[in-house]
Amino acid sequence: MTETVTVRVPAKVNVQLAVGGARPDGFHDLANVFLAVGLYDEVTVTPADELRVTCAGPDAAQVPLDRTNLAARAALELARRYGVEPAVHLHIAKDIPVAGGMAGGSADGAGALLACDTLWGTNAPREELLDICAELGSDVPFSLVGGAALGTGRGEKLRPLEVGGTFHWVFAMAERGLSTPAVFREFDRMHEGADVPEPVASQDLLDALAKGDAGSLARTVSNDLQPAALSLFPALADTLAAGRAAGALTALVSGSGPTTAFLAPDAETARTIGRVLLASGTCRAVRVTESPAPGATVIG
Ligand SMILES: C[C@](O)(CO)[C@H](O)COP(=O)(O)OP(=O)(O)OC[C@H]1O[C@@H](n2ccc(N)nc2=O)[C@H](O)[C@@H]1O
Ligand SMILES: Nc1ncnc2c1ncn2[C@@H]1O[C@H](COP(=O)(O)OP(=O)(O)OP(=O)(O)O)[C@@H](O)[C@H]1O
Repeated sequence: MTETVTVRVPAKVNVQLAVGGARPDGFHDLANVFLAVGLYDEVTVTPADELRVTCAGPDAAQVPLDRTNLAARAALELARRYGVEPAVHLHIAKDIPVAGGMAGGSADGAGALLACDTLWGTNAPREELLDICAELGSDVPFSLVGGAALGTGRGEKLRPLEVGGTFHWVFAMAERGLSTPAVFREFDRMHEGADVPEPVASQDLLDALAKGDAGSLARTVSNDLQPAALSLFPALADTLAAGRAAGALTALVSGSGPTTAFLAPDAETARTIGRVLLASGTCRAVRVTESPAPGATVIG
């Protein structure tokens, strides 16, 4: 029997995040163009006496270790559906910033699900894994599939997208996190009384992705949550300006923030932007990486 399974799962950036008005259930319909990036968490699952979660990494102190952890919730839901005792130790090696708008918790949910499915030999069909992911959170299905995808509904209904090349990114981590529900609430406050149009994916942006053309992608990225994130965290404007001045083709808030994302024309410029951003004192840390990245993958 397999004794330990480790799954690697990527972070994401939203190259388009079009947000509709609030739905009766409190969620918002989206046209959400996800791109997986080469920043990863690893989830390791090992048989144990009872369900236990541990976490290591720079942001580990902010991660809940009880049954609210998305990794624990994923294991519990798979165990419930297949009548398995959820007696496992889930260890998260965390490299994705917490509450950073890069789907870190979602990555751990998708990773734990695939790891438990492999360890227990439940062999759940892909559709069922995606269904459990959607139950855990709007971003979780994308963490499982990776690559690039258009998310509609609340972001959980995915259509895979073609990506014709490698994009070079710099991510700047902020001094503190932002709560995703708080950013959506701020979006609602800022649009109170206004007619919010139906969210629609930009064909120009999908074409830029398909061509792998960074210049065209830079001209077409958009994030409807950015004004709300900036309203709650005004200092992010300084980080965006510092990255633009350092040579980024475009700068934007990643999802609900506060991580900021900078698209570079090549790997060398990306490293330069990273150094300049760090020296600017407008962020806590920087990471230079590429996209697309594969989805949740068993690595051991
Ligand atoms: C901002 C994004 O990261 C962009 O990919 C996602 O839309 C957020 O996805 P997530 O963190 O998985 O969010 P969920 O756990 O599903 O929802 C958390 C909260 O965010 C808000 N939320 C989320 C997704 C959505 N389409 N509309 C919303 O209004 C709701 O207040 C919800 O209670
Ligand atoms: N495995 C996990 N890792 C991190 N946070 C978790 C995890 N499970 C639950 N959480 C809770 O979720 C909150 C949001 O964390 P997360 O890192 O997923 O935010 P995020 O990356 O901004 O999410 P998204 O980009 O999907 O909106 C945390 O503050 C924490 O309380």
